[in-house]
Amino acid sequence: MARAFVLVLDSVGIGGAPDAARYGDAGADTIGHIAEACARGAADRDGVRAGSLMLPNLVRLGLGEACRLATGRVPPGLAADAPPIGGFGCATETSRGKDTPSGHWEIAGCPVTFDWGYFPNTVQSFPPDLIAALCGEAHIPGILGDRHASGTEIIATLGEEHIRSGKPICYTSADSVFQIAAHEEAFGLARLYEVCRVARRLVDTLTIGRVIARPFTGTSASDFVRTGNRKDFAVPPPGPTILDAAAAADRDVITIGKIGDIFAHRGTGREWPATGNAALFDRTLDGADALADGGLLFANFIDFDSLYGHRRDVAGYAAALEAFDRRLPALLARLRTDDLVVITADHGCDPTWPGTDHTREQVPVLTYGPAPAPLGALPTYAAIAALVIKHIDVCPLTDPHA
Ligand SMILES: O=P(O)(O)O[C@H]1O[C@H](CO)[C@@H](O)[C@H]1O
Ligand SMILES: [Mn+2]
Ligand SMILES: [Mn+2]
Repeated sequence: MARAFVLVLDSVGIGGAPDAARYGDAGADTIGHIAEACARGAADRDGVRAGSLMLPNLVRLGLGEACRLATGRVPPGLAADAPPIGGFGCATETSRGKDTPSGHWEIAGCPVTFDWGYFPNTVQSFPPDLIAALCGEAHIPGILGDRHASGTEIIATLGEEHIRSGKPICYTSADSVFQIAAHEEAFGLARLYEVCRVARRLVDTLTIGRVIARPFTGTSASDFVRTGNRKDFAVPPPGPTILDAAAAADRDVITIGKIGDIFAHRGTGREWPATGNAALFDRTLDGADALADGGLLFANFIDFDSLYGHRRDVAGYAAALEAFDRRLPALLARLRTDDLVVITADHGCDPTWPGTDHTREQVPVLTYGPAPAPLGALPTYAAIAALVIKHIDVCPLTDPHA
């Protein structure tokens, strides 16, 4: 029986979203701008990478042509010298919100049709009564932060005061998130998760998508570093997904990395966490060996977004793309005859764009499998769910609560 693999390269957008202006992102193009920076020698890093963006395996699957479909041009270095061996297309997000859950849920067949709650980008972002309730119920002496921020910058600024005072650092972004940073040893990881659980309950009425635990270690501003113990407390998708469909059909499901958290652990089967793209790829290869016939593997590669996109690190982002590309042949070599691989993304995070937030973009949809068919410009990410449902031959989605 046929198997399906969905690989989400977190934030690897290709520009050209028709509604980008509504998000302040008209012209944002994650892959396009990285490729341009590489081509003009502006993304060289000693001992890491240099020159044009080299993604021969993704290009062979049709990445350059997917970019052409989204924006009308092939980014420098991504032109193919032969017709792509994969099906390729681009997809437009219909969900309201350029965040990770919205993107993943739409890929999985469940677009977000309601408006998320957001915290304003003001001097104090959080409602005072929310913070009062959090302090009272989670037994914390107060909070630091209370603003929009980059997660790495705010722990450098407030980390030492956090250790002295015992007050966790709470911050948000253009996404529907309430993030809590705390020192793993000084504050304690279990305690941080507990504070997040209280926060999760309190922000439910505000329609906030995720509470995110952001543990870090280190002794001072110069060496604070976030750890792999990040944990997302998400609300479940509002309707059925391909994970629910596969679970209902009793299929083997393996979810790699953040997928379990993103889907609030519903239908997520065997959850295999890993820290860093290299380890995530290792687990994906393990999954290619372990996934039963008729099964679904769903993986998220977070580093593109978290380590490079939000950090506006163009050279780092380019190097991460090239590292992923180098490993792709190992996955393709492990596939069985009927397997389908879909490589896509959940939103953009253009590292050349102002600010540190995601960018509204189209995403690539690259397929590799038995009969690759050109996909064209897909009007919704949910077209990917339809491909998967058809390929592994499970019943169309049904309400998991019915
Ligand atoms: O700056 P950091 O902490 O990485 O935060 C980023 O991570 C959040 C979740 O993906 C986004 O909303 C963005 O704010
Ligand atoms: Mn994401
Ligand atoms: Mn992100």
